[in-house]
Amino acid sequence: MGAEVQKCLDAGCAWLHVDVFDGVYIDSPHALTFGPRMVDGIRKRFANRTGLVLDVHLCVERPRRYATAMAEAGATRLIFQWEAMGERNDGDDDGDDDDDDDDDDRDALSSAVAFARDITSLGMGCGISINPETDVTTIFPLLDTGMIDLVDVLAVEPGFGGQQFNHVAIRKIELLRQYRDRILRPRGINLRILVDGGINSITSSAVIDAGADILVAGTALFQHPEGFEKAVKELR
Ligand SMILES: O=C(CO)[C@H](O)[C@H](O)COP(=O)(O)O
Repeated sequence: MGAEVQKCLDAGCAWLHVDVFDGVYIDSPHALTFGPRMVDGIRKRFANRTGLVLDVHLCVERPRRYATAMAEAGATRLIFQWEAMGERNDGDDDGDDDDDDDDDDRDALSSAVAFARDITSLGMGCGISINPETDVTTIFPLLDTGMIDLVDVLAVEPGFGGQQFNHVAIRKIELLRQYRDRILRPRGINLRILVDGGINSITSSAVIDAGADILVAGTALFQHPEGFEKAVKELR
């Protein structure tokens, strides 16, 4: 891992995006990755690079239990899944199986606000991630709180690299940019737009034109036929 991280840094990657999957929230034995000890190991191994950004994307059951451990491990920012918030997903089943979407959204919002408060009070940045099928406008009330400094627009189903870019992400990025520029910025709230999944030298142009600030890439970098450095240059 140290050698791979070194390769990323040498090639000029700005941030590291650490996908933390527990094999349960994304229900697959293959979607099992890292925990706080790996984040701690990377932070310590690269302690001389004090500005190294370690973005940790939590795709796990009961994500709130990881906040303190990730802060202690040296995560710069925690990004959590909007769809994991609320009573439908946090295991608090009250037996009420009506499908009142407004109520669900309110539950998700209050869980997300509470979690964002935990994260920011631990001194980390706080990001929110949305799945391809989620309507981006549902997170606007959360962005209004001013606690979220990054939105991770997933252009694939979370869990695996190597999937095809879903163009539904483009419209979401445009809407987010408009909302940031017209509504949030005038209130002093800054927000970065990150896109994750299926990023390559072709899709990157489309997402940047739409307003993305940060690209997360796996396959396009690590599987590039001409090597990692060439891949980073191509994306840049
Ligand atoms: O796991 C993912 C989302 O949860 C992503 O697909 C991964 O971060 C990037 O991989 P790739 O560039 O191959 O799509």
